[in-house]
Amino acid sequence: MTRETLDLKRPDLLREQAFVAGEWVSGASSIEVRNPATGGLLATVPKLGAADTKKAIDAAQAAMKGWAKLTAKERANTLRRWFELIMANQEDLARIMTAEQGKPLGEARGEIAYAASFIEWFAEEGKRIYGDIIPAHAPDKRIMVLKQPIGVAAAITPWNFPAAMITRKAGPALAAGCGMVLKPATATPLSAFALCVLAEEAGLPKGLLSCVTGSAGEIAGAMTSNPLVRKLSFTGSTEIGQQLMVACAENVTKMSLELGGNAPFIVFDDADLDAAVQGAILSKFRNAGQTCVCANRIYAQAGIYDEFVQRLAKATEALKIGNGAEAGIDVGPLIDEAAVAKVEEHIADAVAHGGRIVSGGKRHPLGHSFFTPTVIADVTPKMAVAQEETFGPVAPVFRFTDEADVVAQANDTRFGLAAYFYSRDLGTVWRVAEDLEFGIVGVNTGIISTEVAPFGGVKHSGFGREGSKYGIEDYLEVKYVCVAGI
Ligand SMILES: NC(=O)C1=CN([C@@H]2O[C@H](COP(=O)(O)OP(=O)(O)OC[C@H]3O[C@@H](n4cnc5c(N)ncnc54)[C@H](OP(=O)(O)O)[C@@H]3O)[C@@H](O)[C@H]2O)C=CC1
Ligand SMILES: O=C(O)CCCC(=O)O
Repeated sequence: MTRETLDLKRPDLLREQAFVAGEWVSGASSIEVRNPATGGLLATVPKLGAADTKKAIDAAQAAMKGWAKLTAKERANTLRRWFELIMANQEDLARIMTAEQGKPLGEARGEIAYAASFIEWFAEEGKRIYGDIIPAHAPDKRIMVLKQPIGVAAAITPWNFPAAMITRKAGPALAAGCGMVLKPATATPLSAFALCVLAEEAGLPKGLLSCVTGSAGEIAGAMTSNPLVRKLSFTGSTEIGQQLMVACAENVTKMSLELGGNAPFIVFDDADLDAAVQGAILSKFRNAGQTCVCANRIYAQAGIYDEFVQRLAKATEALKIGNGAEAGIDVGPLIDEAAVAKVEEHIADAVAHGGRIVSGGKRHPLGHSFFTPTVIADVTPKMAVAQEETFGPVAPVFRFTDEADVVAQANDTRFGLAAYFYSRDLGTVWRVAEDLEFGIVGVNTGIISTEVAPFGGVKHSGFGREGSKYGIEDYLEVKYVCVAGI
């Protein structure tokens, strides 16, 4: 079968083998990886299962013994080399990502830099894993607190950020002294393999990091049933996160869960409307609306509602849709047909309940999984878009009158990842920031992601924080040492 070829400076970054226990391996059967913009075949990757996952876990356990004994600076030096190699190959990595995931090349380049930033940040943060000395409870005793690597960490990552969701977990795990076994999303394994090529080149000890592709259920089962795995970090849907929580009970495995969101984006009457429209466009249409922090419910106050909707529609119509590999594209295809079907369902439900399509509303003439960015007005809490994450390029705009009411509506969801609002009133800013029941709040901005801040949610959006000084804590155990006879 003919394959799409990518114009790469380093063709060896495009691997079709998985990275298990320090070896590049093929499987008895394989899975096709296709370009969502064209439907074309990019590669086939191994379909591995429980046996290879176990091999990877054993290798990580063996490799982390020596790795954890290195000084933090020695570990940081290797991680720094990995960071530098990722940045040196940014263009190739971005091209691979756009081909398998669909996001525009500019966004893919941005994600590679974002992904690399987690390795750089945690290489440094690993040097600051301080313990404690606690004033003792008896004169002949001394109390110390040590922080030690938790053990082998497992990671299961989604397709929407094929590189950053990996490094956001691998960076802190490796910096803390752990080994890691990764299962990337089946739709986007090529970015994961390319990162592994560079990790190997950076000098990561053999077996410390593995990347296993194949049956999600089987690989995850081998992770959660293995007592050597002391930590599982998952980013993906709430439903799978809940299943993994149940499975992790078997070995009382520590977890971090970064699950679905249903972000409110509130625009008050006193907001800078130009800034709010620009923020809404960035937050809503980044990655074609396929991020868990994308604005999902836009609330505009009655005084500016019509003006806001009109300006949002105009800005939405200016977005250029197309194959992300081409220059000047703002919005690429959705990941697959199922994603398009969900978008269509949400639009149909909104229209059936009185929603008014102001812009878009249909599949894009380019075919495949392209969908025209859409603005819907007169949206109400009865509609599916109010309760469920659309994960696509649909901006539903609700009308509200007062602050208490909009905060109550914004909080009326089982999710609690990101929320945004625009206001120039200092009192409103403090009150609303404090009252929103979300792990992340953007005030007068639609973009909140950075490696230096804690990313994570509450309620059904999960628990644990990634990035920042908090991100490494999840990969550490606290040990209290009591010394007597002094
Ligand atoms: N928080 C976020 O960033 C994300 C949220 N989502 C939400 O989830 C919805 C569905 O997306 P989808 O890709 O299906 O998300 P999933 O939760 O199914 O996929 C995320 C990861 O979990 C893996 N997975 C799938 N089934 C299992 C299982 N039984 N046990 C363990 N791991 C499993 C997937 O593997 P495989 O690819 O092999 O199936 C992938 O690596 C989206 O529409 C969106 O609402 C989705 C992705 C990211
Ligand atoms: O969708 C996600 O799961 C991650 C959002 C990417 C980011 O902004 O960090």
